Amino acid sequence: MAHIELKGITKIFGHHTALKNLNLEIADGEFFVLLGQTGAGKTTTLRLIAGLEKPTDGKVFIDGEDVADWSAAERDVALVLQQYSLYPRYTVRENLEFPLRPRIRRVEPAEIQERVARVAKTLRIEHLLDRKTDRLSGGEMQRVSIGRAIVRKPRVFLMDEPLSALDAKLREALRTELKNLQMNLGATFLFVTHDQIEAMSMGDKIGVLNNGQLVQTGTPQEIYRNPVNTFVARAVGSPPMNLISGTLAGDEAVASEGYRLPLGSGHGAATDGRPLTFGIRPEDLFLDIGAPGEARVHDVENHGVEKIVTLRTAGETLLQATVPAQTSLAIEETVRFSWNPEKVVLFDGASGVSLRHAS
Ligand SMILES: Nc1ncnc2c1ncn2[C@@H]1O[C@H](COP(=O)(O)OP(=O)(O)OP(=O)(O)O)[C@@H](O)[C@H]1O
Repeated sequence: MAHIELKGITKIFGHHTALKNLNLEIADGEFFVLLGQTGAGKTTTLRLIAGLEKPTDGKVFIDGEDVADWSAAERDVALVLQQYSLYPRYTVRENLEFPLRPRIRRVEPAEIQERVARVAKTLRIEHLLDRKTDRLSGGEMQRVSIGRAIVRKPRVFLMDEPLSALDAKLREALRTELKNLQMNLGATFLFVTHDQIEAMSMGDKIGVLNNGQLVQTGTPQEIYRNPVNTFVARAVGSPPMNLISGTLAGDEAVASEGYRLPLGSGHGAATDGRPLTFGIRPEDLFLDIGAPGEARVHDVENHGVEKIVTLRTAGETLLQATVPAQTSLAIEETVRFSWNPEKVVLFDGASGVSLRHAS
């Protein structure tokens, strides 16, 4: 187990700044997910912690110690990648034993056997131990890769999109397994992904990375309910948060759809006429079906337990709402809609920065 801290990390490759003044803290035993689009700087962050890359500026601390002069081996972290790094001509057992070989780490043969057996049981790959790794399915190979990381009991697990090459069903199953594994081992995990569903379902905490900068850190719930800006609002949630333009008029925010939201005092949106953006999650948009209304049903998608309805407002804004699967709706039917005012997040119309949190 380990506590990790990055302080003021900047990483420049040639003329390109991959990370800008990154400050990040991962508690001992925490499952931390770094969420970002391609090129955001996720892999670079992992490589800096693993000791495979040196920061241009800033420091990495593991358990409070500055690890600038520690080699990758001394840092004692395990890196699991999207591509399986297994020896194809070796059996699963040999692949699992490899990191414990006496030449590398002085572990007694009896203990090697015991650790391999325990890891195989945990990952449910006991029946595969004598099979060559080139005869395994993608999911089995990824289990063995994870096994190779676990077997040597590292202080920290760094996982670089380990599930992204797998099909949807397997990804879901391994998500649950990895989360259980982390809880059983009590280990510190830093997991990077571009998949917000993976981040929301696995992370104790999520850090949203954009263009080499950490935009927001919080629990999945905090980030979902109160995104700090419109970038985060759109990056988490499926379908994403509805964003509707509006303006400030006295003590009210007035959306382009005519909807008025009383703000009370201390809303932080000082001047009248200031452009605002309303943020409403699809589950906080209510449809009054059968009532002649101001919006039309533009599209309906079935998702098993729920339907995602796209509405087209009189002002031609497209809004998405989630409704129970049994709700019956016809395309082009008119409906009335309303919002739960307490759940509206208000953003500054120009900068996109959050001004008022949802309750
Ligand atoms: N060795 C390198 N030399 C030059 N540029 C690099 C190097 N490594 C990374 N970069 C650049 O730094 C930026 C961040 O890369 P990084 O691999 O950390 O992103 P990422 O978030 O992991 O993206 P992906 O999801 O595509 O893996 C990218 O623009 C990338 O091209």
